[in-house]
Amino acid sequence: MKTPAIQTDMLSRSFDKEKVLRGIDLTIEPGQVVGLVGTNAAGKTTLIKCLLGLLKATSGKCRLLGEDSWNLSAKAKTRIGYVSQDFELIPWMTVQGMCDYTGAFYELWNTQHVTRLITEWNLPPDKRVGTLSVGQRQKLAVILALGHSPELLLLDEPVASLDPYARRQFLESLIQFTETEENTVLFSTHITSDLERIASHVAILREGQIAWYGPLDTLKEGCKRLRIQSRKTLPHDFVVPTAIRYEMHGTHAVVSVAEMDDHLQQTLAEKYDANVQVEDLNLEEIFLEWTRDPHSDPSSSAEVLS
Ligand SMILES: Nc1ncnc2c1ncn2[C@@H]1O[C@H](COP(=O)(O)OP(=O)(O)OP(=O)(O)O)[C@@H](O)[C@H]1O
Repeated sequence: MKTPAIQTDMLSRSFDKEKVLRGIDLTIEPGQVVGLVGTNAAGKTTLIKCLLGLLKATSGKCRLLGEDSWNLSAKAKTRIGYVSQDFELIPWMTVQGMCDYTGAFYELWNTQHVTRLITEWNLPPDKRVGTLSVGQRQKLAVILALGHSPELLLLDEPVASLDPYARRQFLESLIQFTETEENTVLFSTHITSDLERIASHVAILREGQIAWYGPLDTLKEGCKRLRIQSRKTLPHDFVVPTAIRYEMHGTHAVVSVAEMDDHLQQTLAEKYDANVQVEDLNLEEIFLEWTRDPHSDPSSSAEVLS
């Protein structure tokens, strides 16, 4: 059996009284490209930092490439690439100088690949880092994370400042990176179209836990919205298997389910003497369903993911 690229067991992390992560169980196998989604302040950055050993877990365990995150060996660190939200670069160095300087720390620095990315991503090699735009700096941070040919990439909103063209280039680089079947990516994002293009798997972080983890296709196929119109008032203990969210209005209910099966529509229709309509959802709607209050006020249906 292969060693998981990422493995957590009841991982929790609090800041003072705020419990941000509340028992994260997550296993990511080598070769998976995992999109980590959740609302603002859900704990995505906190989780990534715990995985990297930049924050200590309050309790529970986390391992990267088979090693305890808090005691990663130098060898394991050379197999990992990371782009943080608040990456730090040396402002007085040039783009090329920054690449050469970073490369000097690694045995396996791929100068050819780095030079190619600098050219393809239109970065001015002789310009000082401190004078680059935010998007240019983000591109450079990604290049620096890829330069030592890591096996595991952790990216915290890597495309937030990139224009659509640069985002496309970045995603193409990521697709190339994952052509090697052993390479693994965990990236947090709010951009569902990017996720749709490259993710093999999705992890949904809600209320400090992984509410859903699995293949992107399974998520898209299974998640449906049911509109239930009964002839009688629906009972207080009205429960639908795998429901993510309920809106109750007397005889009428709107329920989103994670796993629609062939019999559910008929079972509900018979049990509640109801007409049950099944609606497909696009990926953005699926994330909205997962990240909104499970018993939310129907009037809030226009709220957005991030
Ligand atoms: N060093 C810290 N000290 C105190 N609170 C913190 C610290 N780091 C994070 N938090 C809190 O933990 C919560 C989760 O923050 P985190 O940055 O992990 O969220 P996120 O999901 O990455 O959000 P976003 O999508 O906005 O980037 C927030 O309420 C934040 O204020």
